[in-house]
Amino acid sequence: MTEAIREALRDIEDPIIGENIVSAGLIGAITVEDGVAEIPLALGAPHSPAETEIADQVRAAVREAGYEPSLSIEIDDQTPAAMVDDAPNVIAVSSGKGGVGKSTVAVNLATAMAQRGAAVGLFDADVYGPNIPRMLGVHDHPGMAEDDETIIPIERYGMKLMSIGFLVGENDPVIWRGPMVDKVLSQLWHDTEWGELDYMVVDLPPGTGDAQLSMLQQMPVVGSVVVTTPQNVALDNARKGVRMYDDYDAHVLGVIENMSTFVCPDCGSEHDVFDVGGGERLAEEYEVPFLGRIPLDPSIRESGEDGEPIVQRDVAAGSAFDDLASTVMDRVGEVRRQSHRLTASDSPDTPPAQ
Ligand SMILES: Nc1ncnc2c1ncn2[C@@H]1O[C@H](COP(=O)(O)OP(=O)(O)OP(=O)(O)O)[C@@H](O)[C@H]1O
Repeated sequence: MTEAIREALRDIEDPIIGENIVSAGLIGAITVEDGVAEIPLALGAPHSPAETEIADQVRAAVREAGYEPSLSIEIDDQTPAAMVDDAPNVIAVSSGKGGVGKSTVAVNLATAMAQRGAAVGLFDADVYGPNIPRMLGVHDHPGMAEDDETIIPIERYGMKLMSIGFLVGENDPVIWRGPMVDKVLSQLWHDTEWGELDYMVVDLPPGTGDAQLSMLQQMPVVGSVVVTTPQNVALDNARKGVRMYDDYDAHVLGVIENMSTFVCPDCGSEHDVFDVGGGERLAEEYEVPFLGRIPLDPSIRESGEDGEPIVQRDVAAGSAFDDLASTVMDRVGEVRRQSHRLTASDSPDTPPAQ
């Protein structure tokens, strides 16, 4: 009877990988007891649209076959998220140069993921301009746990936040040398009581030098997003941003074009202030996905100043970030399922012995 269920599941296609979930190796050994079918599923991006859809379809197919579904997540991939039990999917947000909206993207990406029901952490590693606390309206400092050894992160908009800004102050010049920064960041990361998280969004300092690379190496990053504006200068820097990951074993999840088309708040007409499409061309050049475009919209800056992420507000710029978050979550899932599929390809698509 498990074979009948497995056969029924062959009709379900992974919407991103484009293959049926059985031959893609996403279904483990099915067991049935008292009318309940236990289905181990290799999914890696909780609350992502594609994986939610796959799980819903699996439940429906199992019911159709006459059993009560009980799904469990069992993924055996080679990404850092799989190396440690309960490790989150760490997503690094980077940019080739400063001021392109990297922190704005990190804040709204994390908030949108939390709004979609995921358990999210936001780690502000931007030593040179830790402005995430301000963007989230945080004025207090994190406290210590009772054991005096761990730090309790600040909670805002349903996510847990830790910032290097709690140590250095937003306007203090950073005088630490590289190794010291690495040490402090690593301690802040490890000493924080994050609890169980699905995703951790990391706001890296702008640039593509050794400092960024060595930070990346300390964090178990599943993939990174590169934020750019459409102008050429930023794009030249963004190129370095994409290339930085060539030497580092993390996937580039894709490129985000920020400050794209300007929508006039008075008349609603659209203006291409910069050369729109640069982000897409960059993604094409490096054969990485283009994740989306965020408009140049004064309400994004205002919301940053008000300490409330724009994605919290029911406006067009907010939905652009929500769309972006769902694309990024789907990309994380794609990277993890593809990695699982390659790992599982040693064992061909044959049902395990019952
Ligand atoms: N799409 C947008 N439309 C309008 N303003 C934006 C947009 N994105 C970011 N901004 C504004 O641009 C400024 C720079 O953004 P942000 O601080 O996110 O950039 P950054 O790349 O993180 O900079 P830094 O180099 O300081 O790390 C902020 O005032 C922010 O509110």
